[in-house]
Amino acid sequence: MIDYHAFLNHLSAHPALADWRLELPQQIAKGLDESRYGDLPRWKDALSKLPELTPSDITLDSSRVGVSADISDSQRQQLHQALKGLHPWRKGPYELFGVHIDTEWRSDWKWDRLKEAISPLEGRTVLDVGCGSGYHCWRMRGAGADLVIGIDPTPLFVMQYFALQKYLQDDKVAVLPMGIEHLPEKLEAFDTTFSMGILYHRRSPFDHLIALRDSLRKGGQLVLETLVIEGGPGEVLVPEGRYSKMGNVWFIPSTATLEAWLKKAGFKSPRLIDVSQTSTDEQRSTEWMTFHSLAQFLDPDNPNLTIEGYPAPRRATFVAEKP
Ligand SMILES: Nc1ncnc2c1ncn2[C@@H]1O[C@H](C[S@+](CC[C@H]([NH3+])C(=O)[O-])CC(=O)[O-])[C@@H](O)[C@H]1O
Repeated sequence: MIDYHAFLNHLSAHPALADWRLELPQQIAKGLDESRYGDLPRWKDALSKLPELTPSDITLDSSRVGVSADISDSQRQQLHQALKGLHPWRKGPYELFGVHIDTEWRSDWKWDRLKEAISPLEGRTVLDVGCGSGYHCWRMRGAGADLVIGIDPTPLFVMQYFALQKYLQDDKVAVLPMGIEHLPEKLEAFDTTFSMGILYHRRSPFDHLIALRDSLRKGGQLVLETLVIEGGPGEVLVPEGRYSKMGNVWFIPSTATLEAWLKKAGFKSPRLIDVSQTSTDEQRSTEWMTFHSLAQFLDPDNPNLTIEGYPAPRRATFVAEKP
């Protein structure tokens, strides 16, 4: 397990985050409570089997998020096996001492689509809501962010972050085991807040947008990525049952609807920076995520439809500022 001590000290230096520091240790303990998550002992066991290795090179850019050093084949084998104990690996890819973690998602492609269009991250304090194992958090740090806080309530992804952090060793990147509903209200602390792949999972999209706005300082930037449909103002899909096999999908707006929602939630000048249909090259089963993936969630006769007959996943990214 990772000791958040050094990270917590960075919070003390940040006026808008200093108070949060006091309640965080308790929130972290609750988010990783073995009585709530029965698989935690197994994942902790996997973490404990990670070999002690010292990286000679750490990289956080488009070439890779990862580390290298001269290690023996048996050390590499031990590393490979311990990391496999944290299956399924969804967001990445990562490269640790020659072990290539080929995750379900090419999260680097999502980053490529937005990196030039957002306000430069140099020196910024950043929040990544629903960050998974933290792939984008490390890219944000690699792009110069001063402090990156990711939050995600799924303990396996936090365990994956622990495994990565053991070698990437950057106490200015923290993934915290909690959902956005546990973030202190009105922190008004972040220069940039990312919400990517979250809005459609929220039952109340306006509460989500307002919580994101309240996390930002005045003038701070929101980067919002979510599923959209083709269509005009006011159009929104609320799937009756599952959408692309996912059970917890609520609102899928058109980009025009989403722009109006952003304005109504108090953001100024929302700009659409990208729309892409997700391909089965970007989201697929791999050796590191052996369950079904997008190819099995689409209509076998028409890749433009989900298996339930809805328009296939298409994602839009907006940036907008808090006035
Ligand atoms: N209440 C919540 N609060 C915060 N996070 C949550 C909550 N509930 C679930 N999550 C987390 O939100 C993430 C959604 S994935 C996006 C990952 C990354 N952002 C990406 O853009 O690749 C969806 C996708 O695949 O696009 C998961 O890691 C959940 O555990």
